[in-house]
Amino acid sequence: SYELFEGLQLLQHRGQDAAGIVTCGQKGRLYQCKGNGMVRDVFNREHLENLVGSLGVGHVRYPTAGSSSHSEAQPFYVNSPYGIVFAHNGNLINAVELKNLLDFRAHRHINTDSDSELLLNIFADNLQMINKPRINEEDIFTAIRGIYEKCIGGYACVAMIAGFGIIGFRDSHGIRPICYGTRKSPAGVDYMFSSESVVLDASGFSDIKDINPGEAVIITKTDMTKRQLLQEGNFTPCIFEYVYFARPDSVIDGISVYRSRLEMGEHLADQVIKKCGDNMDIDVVIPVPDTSRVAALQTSYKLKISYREGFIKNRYVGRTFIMPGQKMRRENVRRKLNAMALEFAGKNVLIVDDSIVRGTTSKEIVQMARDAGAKKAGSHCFLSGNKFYRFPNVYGIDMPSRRELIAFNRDEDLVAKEIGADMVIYQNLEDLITSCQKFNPKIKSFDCSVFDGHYVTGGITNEYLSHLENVRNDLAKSSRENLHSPETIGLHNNFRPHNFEKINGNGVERFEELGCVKFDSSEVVMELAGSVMIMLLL
Ligand SMILES: O=P(O)(O)OC[C@H]1O[C@H](OP(=O)(O)OP(=O)(O)O)[C@H](O)[C@@H]1O
Ligand SMILES: NC(=O)CC[C@H](N)C(=O)O
Ligand SMILES: [Mg+2]
Repeated sequence: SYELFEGLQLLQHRGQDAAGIVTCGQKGRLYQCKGNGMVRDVFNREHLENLVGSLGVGHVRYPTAGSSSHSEAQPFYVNSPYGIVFAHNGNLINAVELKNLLDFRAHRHINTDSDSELLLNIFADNLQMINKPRINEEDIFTAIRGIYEKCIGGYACVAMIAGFGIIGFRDSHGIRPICYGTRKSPAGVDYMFSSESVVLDASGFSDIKDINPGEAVIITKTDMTKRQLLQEGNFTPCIFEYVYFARPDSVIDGISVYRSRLEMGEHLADQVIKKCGDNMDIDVVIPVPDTSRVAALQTSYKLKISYREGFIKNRYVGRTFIMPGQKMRRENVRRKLNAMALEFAGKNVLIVDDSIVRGTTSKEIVQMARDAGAKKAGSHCFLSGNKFYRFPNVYGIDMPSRRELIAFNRDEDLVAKEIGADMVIYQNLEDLITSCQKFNPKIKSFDCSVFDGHYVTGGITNEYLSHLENVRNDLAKSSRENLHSPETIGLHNNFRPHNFEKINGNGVERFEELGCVKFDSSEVVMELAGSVMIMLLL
């Protein structure tokens, strides 16, 4: 549990709404702790000590479906068949259809609005149909094939089957990332799956490999088995991972996120030169912490203009883009960043950000830069690491509403006006793709749907996009969150407070609030010879 905890801290940038860990100990018993909040808030030492066992699943959540309710915190669990624990990174686009299928054909009750709960139940149903008291790897591959047939969208998943082992698999386009590695220990070989290689790296795992699109990897106490379940087709990893989402010290699908961002900075400099020509009257290049730092550094280097940290980030405030609700995002930009007058006063500044999506950050920082005394109105240039964000993301980034995107129906000049800048210079999409592809030419294309509206899975209709926009725009989300919803994590997960005193002596309320549950799910005996199998996912 400590390694899962450390790993989740390393993935905190991928989800700040909820976190959870489920471990599997002797006799196939599962131990769970999950709840809303950052990793450091959800778990304390006692929780971790009670999460016993030598395999487990951890998850940090950034909702792209359903709500922020703690009943949607992952990992999810179903007791039948076999006792399955499941964590998912991504988003399904045919959730309505899957829910009907589960209801009318499989007679499975779905207790939340989370698409991940659907995915787990499809997996469980596929396993159920095999109808065996004990399963083997072939059965699991068959069940995952069934997922590929039914589930459309972006999904990188990990599952743990009580008493059996852990499984990782990835959607047929490889939109969302997932990798795995091994580590030798005196007790044997340890295995870990993770959304990002940084976790494997920091935990001493090596021989790191990405799971291919349409591939599944199963690790049991005796073996690791891989299977390419679908013919390698259109591999299109999400380009937004490189631009913003992933940590720079991760390598995803053979591409160093750091190197790709340096390259983006280089191309951005070309765009500045192209747009400003010889009249480039810029005194200083200033990044918007955190993500744009790497690109900004290279832009400054190429332009031969000093790089300065003009915005200081409060290290205790998380990412604003993945916060729920516009009000919270706006307020937190101010809480997070402070402009140092020293670096702005009397200067023409080129402010570099990786993305201008809703424009929340840009609007605030332009004002902050001006308040801090930047020389003249014509002094702020904003460089997005990207071409215009004009289309919703449907594969695991919560960017569902066109109307909320600042570049929707606006060109560069109008965006500049809207955010109060004097000029906005966007990266061009070809350069962005080149910045990533350069490091792995085998990847022929990326999911760039937010820029070009091309959805690699197909199945996206205008009706679907309108529906998404209606249910997941900020207003709709906040009205839902404000509704009192008496969901209990206990009901959903066989809440049994029998170990409560041992875990926490402060009363049942506290226990429930933290969503800490201990449950027995299987009589299968686990003997893992002390080796550790860990899965971490967004
Ligand atoms: O136009 P917007 O809707 O504001 O979104 C874009 C901004 O959000 C992200 O920063 P965030 O604060 O999430 O994280 P960071 O600290 O990693 O840069 C991103 O790096 C941009 O700064
Ligand atoms: N960010 C994600 O991967 C989200 C997973 C899943 N769609 C959820 O909303 O919980
Ligand atoms: Mg940022």
